Amino acid sequence: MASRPGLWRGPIGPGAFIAVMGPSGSGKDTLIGEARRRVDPERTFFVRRIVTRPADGAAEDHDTMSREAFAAADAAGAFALCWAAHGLSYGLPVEVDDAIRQGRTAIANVSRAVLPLLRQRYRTVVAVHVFADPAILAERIAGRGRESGEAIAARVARDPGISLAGDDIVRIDNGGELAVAVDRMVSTIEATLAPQP
Ligand SMILES: Nc1ncnc2c1ncn2[C@@H]1O[C@H](COP(=O)(O)OP(=O)(O)O)[C@@H](O)[C@H]1O
Ligand SMILES: O=P(O)(O)OC[C@H]1O[C@H](OP(=O)(O)OP(=O)(O)O)[C@H](O)[C@@H]1O
Repeated sequence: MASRPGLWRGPIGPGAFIAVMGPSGSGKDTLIGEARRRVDPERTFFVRRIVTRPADGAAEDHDTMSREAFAAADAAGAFALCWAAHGLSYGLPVEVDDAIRQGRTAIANVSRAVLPLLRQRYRTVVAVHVFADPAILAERIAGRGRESGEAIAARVARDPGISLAGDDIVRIDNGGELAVAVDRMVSTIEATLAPQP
């Protein structure tokens, strides 16, 4: 994927960072999990996040830390990037930088709010913006079973405080058939991969 002419890019490369973003329930973790089964594991790095939320058996497999342990890990430089949302803290381990330096494509579910930071840190960033109608989001969040009641409405209504714009954005409509969206995710990842040795 091309860099953005005229815009300063971060130093970490040559591999790409694919930032999967979009509202809760849009299908980010599902698309990441399905795409993972179809792309070359040698040339990709699927990032296991650290979250201050107990593991829940939902689509995402993440590491769990207490708030105190998370703060200590952050202070010790364990995270390439971290952010807060929904009353939780989220971190990406620094190993993601090593994978990108090796030329691999890293794929992670991140907050829309961190896109400017990603662009400052990595040479090649592709932001995959997954979207679906709010009514579908609410239905899917309820069906997933991790949140209930007002937490569902709060997630659907959340404003990340950023408008996603730029020629590094790929929009994926996941309001319909999952297979169609997965195909688009796979081709987006494959477009960033270094040629096979
Ligand atoms: N295209 C789709 N059609 C139907 N259900 C879907 C589709 N994509 C995702 N889901 C379901 O919607 C729920 C939310 O998906 P998830 O991947 O957890 O979203 P996110 O990570 O964006 O919050 C999950 O139960 C998932 O199985
Ligand atoms: O700033 P936003 O773009 O709104 O994103 C806020 C957070 O929500 C998502 O995480 P989480 O796994 O808790 O939620 P989700 O999978 O239901 O989206 C996303 O990865 C961010 O960590």
